[in-house]
Amino acid sequence: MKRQYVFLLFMMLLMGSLICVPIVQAESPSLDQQEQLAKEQMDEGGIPGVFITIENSTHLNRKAGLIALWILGIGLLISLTATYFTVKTCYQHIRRGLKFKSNKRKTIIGVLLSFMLMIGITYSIIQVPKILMNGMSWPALFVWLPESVKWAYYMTLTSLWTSYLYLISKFVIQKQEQNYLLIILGLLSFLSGLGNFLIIYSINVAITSDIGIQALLYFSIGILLYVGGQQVVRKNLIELTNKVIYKKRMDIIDRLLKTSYEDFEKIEGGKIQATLNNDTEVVSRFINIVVTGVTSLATIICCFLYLGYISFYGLILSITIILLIASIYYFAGIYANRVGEKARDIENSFFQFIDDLVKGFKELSFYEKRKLEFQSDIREICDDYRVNRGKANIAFANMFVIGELLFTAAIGVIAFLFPIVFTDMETSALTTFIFVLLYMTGPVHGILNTLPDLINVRISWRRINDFLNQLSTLKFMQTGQELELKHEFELILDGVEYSYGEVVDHAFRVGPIDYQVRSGEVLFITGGNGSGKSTLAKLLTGLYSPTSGEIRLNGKEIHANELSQYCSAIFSDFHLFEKLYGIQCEDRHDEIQKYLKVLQMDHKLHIKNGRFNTIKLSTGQKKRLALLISYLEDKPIYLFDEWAADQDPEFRKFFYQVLIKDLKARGKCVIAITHDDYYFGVADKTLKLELGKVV
Ligand SMILES: Nc1ncnc2c1ncn2[C@@H]1O[C@H](COP(=O)(O)OP(=O)(O)OP(=O)(O)O)[C@@H](O)[C@H]1O
Repeated sequence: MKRQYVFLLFMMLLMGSLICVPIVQAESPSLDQQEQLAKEQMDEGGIPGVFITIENSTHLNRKAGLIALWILGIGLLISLTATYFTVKTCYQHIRRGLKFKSNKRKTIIGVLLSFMLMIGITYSIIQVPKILMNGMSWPALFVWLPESVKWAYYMTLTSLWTSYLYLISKFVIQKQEQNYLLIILGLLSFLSGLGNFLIIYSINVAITSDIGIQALLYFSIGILLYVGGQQVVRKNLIELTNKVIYKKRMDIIDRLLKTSYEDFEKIEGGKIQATLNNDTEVVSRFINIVVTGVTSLATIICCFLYLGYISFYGLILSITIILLIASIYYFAGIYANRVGEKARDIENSFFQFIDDLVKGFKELSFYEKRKLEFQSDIREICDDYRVNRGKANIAFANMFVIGELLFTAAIGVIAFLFPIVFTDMETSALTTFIFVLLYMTGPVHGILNTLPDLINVRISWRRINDFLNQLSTLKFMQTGQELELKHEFELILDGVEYSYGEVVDHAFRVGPIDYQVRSGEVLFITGGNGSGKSTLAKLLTGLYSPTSGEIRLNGKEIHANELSQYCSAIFSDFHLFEKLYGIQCEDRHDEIQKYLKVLQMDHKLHIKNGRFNTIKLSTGQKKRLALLISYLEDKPIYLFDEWAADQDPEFRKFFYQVLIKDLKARGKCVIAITHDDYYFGVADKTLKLELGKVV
């Protein structure tokens, strides 16, 4: 477990321990009895304000001593840990020269406000016996409670202040780690929940006792903790959530960019969009769920402890109801998870349809029947998605109603049955019980409402990780490495074969091919449709790795990743980017202008800051632009897949007679897939394919 989490756990235990202090009172007599006892003890010459019987006192002392020991141990651990981290932070600050935050005003205000809040909290702790025990003070309590209680009290204050110092030392220093922020947010949410409870508690004290005005302090601290905590948490949550989305998206994109083309092709259509768009968004809700959950949970725990303080049986009943609701939700969750998984599968197909809609809009536009059939298919998939999502949501809606019913029933049981069953229960205790339970409905709903979201987050989280795992089992290319390219080379294909699948599946297979080509040579690849020309081109350019045989460059086996660095290629389904990625064009302005003119695109196109002013061009123009980009890349191997097929005769001529010859003269190896037998003379070699075999 990370150090910070351990620290957070300690802080939570501390808060828990603080709440435990009043429980010491659980065995104490009621206020009326206390008054009576006080009078008796006063008559017997006892200490004023201490209303306890001998029998009760021994029992209470033992209990208080035990709790005090726990607090002492935990407090000591918190204090030591917090001091260690504070010293470490300060040491790092001095040694590594970390800077203070640049926004000094905000930092100072933050420190001042938190300091005032700490003073308030400290004062509240000092006031605990005064409010809970009718005007008593800690020193008076220390007289008859074990010595360890006194130490526990001081240790609580010490651990509170050492933790505060640690948080402040982190707060004022500029660099904030995400983990640290998460801990702070978790802690603040918990404190916020505690504040929420203080509000209920103080209101209840104000209306059921005559020390209301003293409870105002707790009310104010409660509001400060609740509202202040929520404000800070919500604000930071937005930033953190966006960071989480950004990080997950970039993780996926980074891995995708490192994946080989061959593996990329195998990824199920629509999966990338679904994971990048939806799953990351859904996962980002997790932080919000956690914060809402922690705040509500803190309030509920405090309320339970308070209820236990008032009536043990009431507490058991409330816990039973909550456990019942939780188990109903658990089973609903299993069902919703199953349906949700199905809905998420449908989402992949939905994104595939969206892809088809965008890319195939032209084809859809001019055939109404096709459009209608496509529309019917997409409607079917959307409907399937709606039904499955709906099933999961309805399951939760039903559970929510049942949960609410059970909770209200619990309040009813307490209001109507408790006065009959527990006849000795005071009316004020009963009122408090119902009042606190009613106030608890908010936090209970808070938790119940986050559960459906939590299920969705779980599904998306699994999908993202499955996808990342799938990507990590694929071959990774080394990116970001500049290879030193050899400009004089001989490329040898030795028994090279490539298959799209298993022989039993009758998958298409190219090869085995034994061939060689060298720098300064022009190779034309010919063959009928589906003969395997593009597949061979992908092998020659390193987009595919041979399934058997090897490719050697200057006698040494070359890996597909490396080979692709040697190549610039224009395939028939090429894509144009609006930016000239990876090409320095500032000092090549004249050269670019010259080629734009030759390609008759100078009137239409210009490049500014490495970007084209437009890429809305005709198919032929796009191909010419791709040719220009390829030319500027200046790689040792050039591959053109039927580049000239849809060009005017003059550009066709330019391509074969000028460009290819120019590339050859510059020592480049040019491989062109072509059917232009008129220009076959330009080639040094011709390779003809039939059903994947060289003929
Ligand atoms: N990604 C792929 N997965 C499975 N099979 C594929 C894939 N790409 C191509 N094929 C199959 O490989 C065979 C050869 O395709 P290829 O594109 O290499 O032919 P080609 O000679 O370039 O054809 P054309 O002249 O029509 O472009 C075809 O039968 C095709 O179905």
